[in-house]
Amino acid sequence: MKMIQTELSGPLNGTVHIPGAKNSSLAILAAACLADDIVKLEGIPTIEDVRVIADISRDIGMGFRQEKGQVIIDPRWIHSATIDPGKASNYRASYYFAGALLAKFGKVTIGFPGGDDFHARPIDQHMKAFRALGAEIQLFNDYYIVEASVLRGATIYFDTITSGATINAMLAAVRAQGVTRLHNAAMDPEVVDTAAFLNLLGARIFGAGTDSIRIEGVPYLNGGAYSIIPDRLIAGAFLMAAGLRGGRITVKDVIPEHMGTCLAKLEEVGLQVECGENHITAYGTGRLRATRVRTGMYPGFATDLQQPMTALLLNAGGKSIVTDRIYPKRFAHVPQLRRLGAEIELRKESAFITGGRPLQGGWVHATDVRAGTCLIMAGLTAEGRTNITGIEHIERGYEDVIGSFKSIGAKLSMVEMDREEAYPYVSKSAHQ
Ligand SMILES: CC(=O)N[C@H]1[C@@H](OP(=O)(O)OP(=O)(O)OC[C@H]2O[C@@H](n3ccc(=O)[nH]c3=O)[C@H](O)[C@@H]2O)O[C@H](CO)[C@@H](O)[C@@H]1O
Ligand SMILES: C=C(OP(=O)(O)O)C(=O)O
Repeated sequence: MKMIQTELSGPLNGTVHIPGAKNSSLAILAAACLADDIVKLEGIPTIEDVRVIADISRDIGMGFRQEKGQVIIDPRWIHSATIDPGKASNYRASYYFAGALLAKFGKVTIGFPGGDDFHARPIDQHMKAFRALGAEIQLFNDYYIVEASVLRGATIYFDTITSGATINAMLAAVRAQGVTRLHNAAMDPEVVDTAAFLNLLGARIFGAGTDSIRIEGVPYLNGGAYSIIPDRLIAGAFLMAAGLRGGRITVKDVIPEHMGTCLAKLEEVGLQVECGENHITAYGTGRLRATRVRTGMYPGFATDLQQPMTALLLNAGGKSIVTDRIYPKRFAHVPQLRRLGAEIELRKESAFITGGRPLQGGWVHATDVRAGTCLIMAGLTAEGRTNITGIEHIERGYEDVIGSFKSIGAKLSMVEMDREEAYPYVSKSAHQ
């Protein structure tokens, strides 16, 4: 059984290259189905979710090849619009195959999405968009069928701001007859990235990045070459790591404009931040101020950054509050942090942190990708050794988590442990 072992580390210093964004890559790889010719993608990270997509691609007859840092997709020979339920539920963004294959073939059979478990992650807004475009949906135990003899443009008002449903509606509408208008749309960089990719292929999407998107349907899409935007969430977590012990970290190959709210919060807690064209440096003295964080959809403070931010705030003397209204139950990392001696209380959708308490190494379990980042960061500030299980969640989002943290001086390694030897600790940590 694999786990990550961390040890108390000094200030973290150095430069980290940031790979392409997971959440853009997963959308754009599915969007590539829509093309009628070969697509070449640069910047796709080598992560577990992408391996699942490669597997799904093989099943449906979509060429998927990695060559010289590019992923080359050949959608010309797709022969099936049925996605195995087990594979669909291996990751969250499998729902994008529903929108893309529906648009291309008029029918898709697909399992329900998996991904990080925050208790409730509904897909009703995806369904609402498909229905508005003329599709019928049948729900079964572990899969659903979306079908339309013809997709027609429609005006859709989302009931809540959702990046997933905004992207999925774009995918379904891009080849529909007539014009689709999406209101209350998500404005995330990953939405803009997906629209830019589709437009490069010949789609006509206007307004991505605002809350109203207009899509004029086109009959076919060309192939093309595209480069994925950098992962603002990985970049944010590494910048936070600079504050753990008063270090200095540069993230390179990033788009600073995507990170405004995160950078403002880092300055608020006492880090210095300097931005260049495509890099950002954060450094600190080791003294941090407590603060209040509320997550929001872009350009708000990302829910995916609240867990690493919590690890940072454990080092800020005084009381901090982290509130997540996007996913009010996204706090599975909190009981784990308590196992290391952190003083945190959970009330409704908020974590109340009393910072500055010394942490002690122990056994903890990562329940999702960002909880994993948070536990690594906490482990690096804990006396002694911390063993982190649940590595499969971390590997869904990080291509080389050990190498990246090591390159900034963190003491950590991936170790194999006998399941029997680890079991008493693992079962305890996973259920507290
Ligand atoms: C693969 C991917 O890109 N994952 C990201 C995506 O997830 P995901 O696409 O699942 O998240 P959404 O942006 O759709 O969710 C935003 C909010 O809308 C709600 N909602 C969403 C869809 C729906 O049909 N009905 C509904 O009520 C959700 O419960 C949540 O409260 O955005 C999340 C919020 O930024 C991030 O944490 C995830 O990393
Ligand atoms: C929640 C996340 O991923 P997913 O939506 O793929 O589960 C994440 O990346 O933090």
